Amino acid sequence: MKFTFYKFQGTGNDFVMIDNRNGEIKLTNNLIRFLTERKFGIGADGVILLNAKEGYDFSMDYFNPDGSNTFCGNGGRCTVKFASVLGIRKENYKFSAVDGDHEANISDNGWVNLKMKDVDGMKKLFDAWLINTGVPHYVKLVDDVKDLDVYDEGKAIRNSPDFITEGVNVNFVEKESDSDIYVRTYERGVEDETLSCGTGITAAALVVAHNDRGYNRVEVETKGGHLAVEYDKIGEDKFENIWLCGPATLVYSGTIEIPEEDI
Ligand SMILES: N[C@@H](CCC[C@H](N)C(=O)O)C(=O)O
Repeated sequence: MKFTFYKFQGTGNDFVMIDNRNGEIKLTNNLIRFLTERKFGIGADGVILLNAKEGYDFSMDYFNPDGSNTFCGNGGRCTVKFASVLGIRKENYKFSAVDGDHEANISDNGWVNLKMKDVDGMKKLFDAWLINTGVPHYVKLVDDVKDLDVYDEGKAIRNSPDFITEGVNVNFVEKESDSDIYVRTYERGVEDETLSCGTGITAAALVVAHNDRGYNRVEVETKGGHLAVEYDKIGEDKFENIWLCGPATLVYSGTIEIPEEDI
């Protein structure tokens, strides 16, 4: 099997992306493992197929390194940039993903702004919040996010009895001011900390907004760079018109040939 792939990153959350508008690529868990492994393969936090879909500019199919098929916020932003690199140029994009339909646009500075699904509530746990922004997130406010052992603490929460089966992405959030936060995320499916998680950043921003009210734009710092989340707050913990905004960049493209027995 021989195909061209593109490597993209959105604030350090990196993806192997494949133009599958002809529908010829069928991903197996072996192939996903090879594409995402950093030492034995190409290396990425996930794999994304850009597919053709009637009535949409494209559809997006995201896979974690363990083969699970979910939504991905930074992946969604990178897919919009990928579409523009492939010549699909729109002022307003409309695409479909596993969590529903999305709109997006590209700003003059190259940032990709992605409309996320509405959030219709969040659940308070003992010292954290549970919220779904396309995938499930656990959000905990902390004072020392830069010094935290995100791998060990995130892994322990993700594998605790409440989450072991479905999994959860674990976000640690420090408020730097009323409208600035720093977020670090342990991602299920990657089973490690990533440099940035778009749906996690969105979840964290809404939890901060939920607690403090007043702002409809939160600036977010991650290990991989800066993003912003905008939203309209409807009532106590419901949000509409949620936009995840940040850079998305093509790193390189290449062609690989994989022996059939390795797929
Ligand atoms: N990096 C992503 C989230 C990818 C999915 C996640 N690992 C899950 O399985 O829920 C993002 O940018 O949102």
